[in-house]
Amino acid sequence: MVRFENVGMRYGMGPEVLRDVSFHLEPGSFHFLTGPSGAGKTSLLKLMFLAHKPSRGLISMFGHDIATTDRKDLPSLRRRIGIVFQEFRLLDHLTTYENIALPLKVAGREEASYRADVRELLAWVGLGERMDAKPPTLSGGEKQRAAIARAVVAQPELLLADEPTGSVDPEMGQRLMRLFVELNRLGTSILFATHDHSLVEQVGAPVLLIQNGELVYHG
Ligand SMILES: Nc1ncnc2c1ncn2[C@@H]1O[C@H](COP(=O)(O)OP(=O)(O)OP(=O)(O)O)[C@@H](O)[C@H]1O
Repeated sequence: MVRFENVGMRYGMGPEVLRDVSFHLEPGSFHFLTGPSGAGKTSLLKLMFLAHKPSRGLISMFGHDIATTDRKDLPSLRRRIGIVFQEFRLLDHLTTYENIALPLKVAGREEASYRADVRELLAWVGLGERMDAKPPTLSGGEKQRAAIARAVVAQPELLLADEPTGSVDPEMGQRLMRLFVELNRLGTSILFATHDHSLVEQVGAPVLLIQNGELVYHG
């Protein structure tokens, strides 16, 4: 479902921050993405979310070669991907409930068909009491949980998560991890970037390790 062959990436005229990256992800797989700070994890996720173009190599997403895909077809490919960014990217003028329900609304679903599911998910991530609050009044950990709920609510085919449990306490981290594992069990492929080796051990999924822009291990 995702295939990278000898992919490179640079920002503007700068040096390549990713070099010769090759790997593939199967439908329903779970991988961790680890590596030192600045190694290129976020950059790799940006390529996969089609938010940045490679400087060379081949990227195929859901069977589409990205280099030959029409720009107008990119949004429909992106809608098949859920992403948790490090900076959350919640919409400040919407409530927490509305932020989380947004992917379902954009997909054209009637609110009556998803209201109960969204409320249940809000309760699961510990935001049941905060669903009418606007993001600027949420704590860092609450924003992170809202961003996770929004990414998983529509059961995307692929979930990209960038340090998704970095701002919550260990107990909530474990709870959120169970949410990712359950989503994966329902068929979503997951790529989970983290520095936290205890999470890697808890799930026991294979690890992609990036060092200095190169993928050095794919197990
Ligand atoms: N917008 C940008 N413009 C120029 N260089 C950038 C930009 N974003 C990241 N970089 C550089 O690209 C390299 C890889 O950064 P990236 O954010 O992908 O690393 P990372 O592995 O996600 O790090 P961290 O674990 O700290 O989040 C770094 O050298 C960084 O300085």
